[in-house]
Amino acid sequence: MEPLLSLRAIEIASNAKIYLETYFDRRLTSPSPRSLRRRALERLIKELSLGSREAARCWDDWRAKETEYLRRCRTKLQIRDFDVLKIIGKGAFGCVKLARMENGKGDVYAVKIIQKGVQLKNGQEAHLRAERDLLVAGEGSRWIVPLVASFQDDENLYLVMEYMIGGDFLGFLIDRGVLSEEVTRFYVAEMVLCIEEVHKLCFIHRDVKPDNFCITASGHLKICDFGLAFSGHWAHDAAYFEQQRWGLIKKTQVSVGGDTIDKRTGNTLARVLSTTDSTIPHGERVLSWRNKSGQRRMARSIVGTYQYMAPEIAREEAYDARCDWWSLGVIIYECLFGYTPFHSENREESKIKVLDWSNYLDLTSRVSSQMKSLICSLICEKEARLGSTAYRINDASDRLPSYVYPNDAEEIRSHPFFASINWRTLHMQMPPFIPDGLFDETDTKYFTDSFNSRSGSGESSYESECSQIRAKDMLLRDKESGDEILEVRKRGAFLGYTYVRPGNVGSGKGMFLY
Ligand SMILES: Nc1ncnc2c1ncn2[C@@H]1O[C@H](COP(=O)(O)OP(=O)(O)OP(=O)(O)O)[C@@H](O)[C@H]1O
Repeated sequence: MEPLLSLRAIEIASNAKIYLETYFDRRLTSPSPRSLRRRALERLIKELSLGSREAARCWDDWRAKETEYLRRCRTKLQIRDFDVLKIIGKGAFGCVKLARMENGKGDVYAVKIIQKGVQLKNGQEAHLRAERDLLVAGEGSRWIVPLVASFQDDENLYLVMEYMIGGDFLGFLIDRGVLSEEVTRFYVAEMVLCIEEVHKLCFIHRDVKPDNFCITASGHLKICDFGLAFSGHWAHDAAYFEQQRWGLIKKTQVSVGGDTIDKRTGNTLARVLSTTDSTIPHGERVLSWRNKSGQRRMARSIVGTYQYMAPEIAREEAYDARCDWWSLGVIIYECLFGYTPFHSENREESKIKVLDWSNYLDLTSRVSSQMKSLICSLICEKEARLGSTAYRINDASDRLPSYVYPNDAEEIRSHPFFASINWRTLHMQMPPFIPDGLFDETDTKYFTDSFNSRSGSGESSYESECSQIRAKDMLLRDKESGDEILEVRKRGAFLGYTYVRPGNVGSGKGMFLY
């Protein structure tokens, strides 16, 4: 007699398949972090022209530190290792808590806690992986909020980040009301470098808004919240995960024949499939390279916040990383005027304004001509938007087109409004505001209850995407099997999520081992 496969077994099998595929893809397509570290030391030894004795000492030191690092990686980090001090942020994906490591003795971190059950029901698996992968890829970047570690337990995912004590840029804007052009220039220049860094890692951020720029202790900006970031990689595409599961179900159906499936519930594959087959989610629906119509590879799902959302996304057209530059234009406007150009009481009206942006963009108040020119060359249709030259050149060449070009920020950096900016040394310049009057490293004065009281840009069209996917995930919605499948998926969906930054997590001894 043919074995009966329960949905539970299929879920476990597809989790294993997803883990193996993503693990080997990473191993085969990119060098291991350890070999990158080895190469970095080789380069350093060469640059410093060290003699053989000194070089040998460096290698001994390196090996000892690698051993220590690997030991740390094996030590399972748990939320129990942290003393939670305060909630500092809440969003659609989770809440961010200030916590001290090693039960009150270690360093202070911002820990983002994401409930697996809620996010899996909302079909957010791909987004959560993209967020973690971008943070890991951004290791060592000056413009991306530093990830210290990621781990999980049965219920939650945890992202341990360095604590940005100055709060976020929305809090700063709320405090200041409007900014002068001079102050705006500094922050927008830093935002350009933040977004450029994300594009260099071949991701689109898709949720550029003031709340997603954090202010460091020295007053500089770092970009955070990659819950909607998208790289075009199949492992960040909701469709991949759904297809894995449905694919296995279909195969099982063929091999088992007939419609027997779940001994426990008596559910039949035929029944589950008949209600769902036509609704397998399309996820990001990225068009493949040079698809039939010759279009560039672009993302298509509706994500981001309407107030900051580019019209091509609102129109549900294919879009690319230029959507992040539109959002930057909206932030510039908000800095100068104290409100966003397409602000409205409700989402639908906001959307209407974005779609009809040329009639709603009001620049009649006094702003310099250079400022006006910058805003108008960001808040415009994507073909005319600053940054487009990189797309035009690549489209005209034989090279593969892409949804993101790492050098698309160059054109923005060359705008006359930024003529006085020294891009190379910006991170060392004195910012217009430096967090002050802080009691100690746990001070949250720049966060004080602000996340509860401000509506800010809080509205997120992410919800609209969620509900589309939610409606489609019939396996989890199925009354009889849903809860059990969810339990299995919570345990298995995020295999490989763990990360420990090479450094002294929690020991208070500094950032990097090397
Ligand atoms: N490393 C950090 N240090 C200090 N504060 C942080 C840090 N990371 C996030 N925050 C705060 O927490 C808030 C929410 O974090 P985040 O945006 O990552 O959550 P989210 O659930 O993805 O939110 P959203 O609904 O905007 O998508 C941020 O706006 C910021 O104020």
